[in-house]
Amino acid sequence: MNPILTVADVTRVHGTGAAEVHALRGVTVTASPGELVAVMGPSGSGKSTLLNLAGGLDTPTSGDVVIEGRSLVGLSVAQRARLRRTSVGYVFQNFNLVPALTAIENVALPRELDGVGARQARRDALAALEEVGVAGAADRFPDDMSGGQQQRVAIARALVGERRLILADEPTGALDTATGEEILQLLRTRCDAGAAVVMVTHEPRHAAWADRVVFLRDGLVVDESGRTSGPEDLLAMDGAR
Ligand SMILES: Nc1ncnc2c1ncn2[C@@H]1O[C@H](COP(=O)(O)OP(=O)(O)OP(=O)(O)O)[C@@H](O)[C@H]1O
Repeated sequence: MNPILTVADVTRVHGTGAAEVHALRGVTVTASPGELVAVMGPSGSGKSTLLNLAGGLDTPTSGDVVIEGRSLVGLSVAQRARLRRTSVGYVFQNFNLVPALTAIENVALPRELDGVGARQARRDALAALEEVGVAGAADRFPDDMSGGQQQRVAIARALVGERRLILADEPTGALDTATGEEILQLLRTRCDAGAAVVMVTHEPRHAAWADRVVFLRDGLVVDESGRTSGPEDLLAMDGAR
């Protein structure tokens, strides 16, 4: 099966001269339909840089990023933005919802930016809110929702439409343990429906939901394990941090 995401031998150098930082040094990562890939590693190992490159928010110094068969290298800024909107959903640790918009308006926004009419965008948004179990809060504003509800809305915004690549940067970081597990279950369900999810996490028990764990250190992939037999393996890996 062709991967939805291929990050191929990517390097990313930030800054120049004495301030040069090699955030990634020849990293290759793929995510195929149905796969949940966890990215772990110590602070500064390049996890966010990898996710930003995978989502076309940043461009590699060398190497290539291919999303659904289209190389991001060589695309114009506008073409990259369009591909991002149609194919990539991004879930942030701190939800990043627009406070002045209701839940349904937040989720409909990317559809409207895609040029979908307002009524269709609302229908799509409601379907996405139903999928993550918060349709009842559709007309509420973010400030009137719990953290777990806000993250569900943020996930609905990442899933809405045809997006098949979901990138999540510590999506459970601001949530309590039980709510975090529910969010993981949602991402897993979406994977099982054919999406690819790449998730940065510091939590071994969350990485235990993944099909594969990519472990970064100093901008290099130092370990890539298949499905783990249990959180114990990851706790052992975690000890290597
Ligand atoms: N815009 C930038 N300019 C200069 N250096 C940067 C920039 N972004 C990241 N870096 C550096 O690149 C390296 C990798 O950073 P990155 O944020 O990808 O790591 P991380 O694994 O996500 O860390 P954390 O877990 O703390 O978020 C770090 O040394 C960081 O200081």
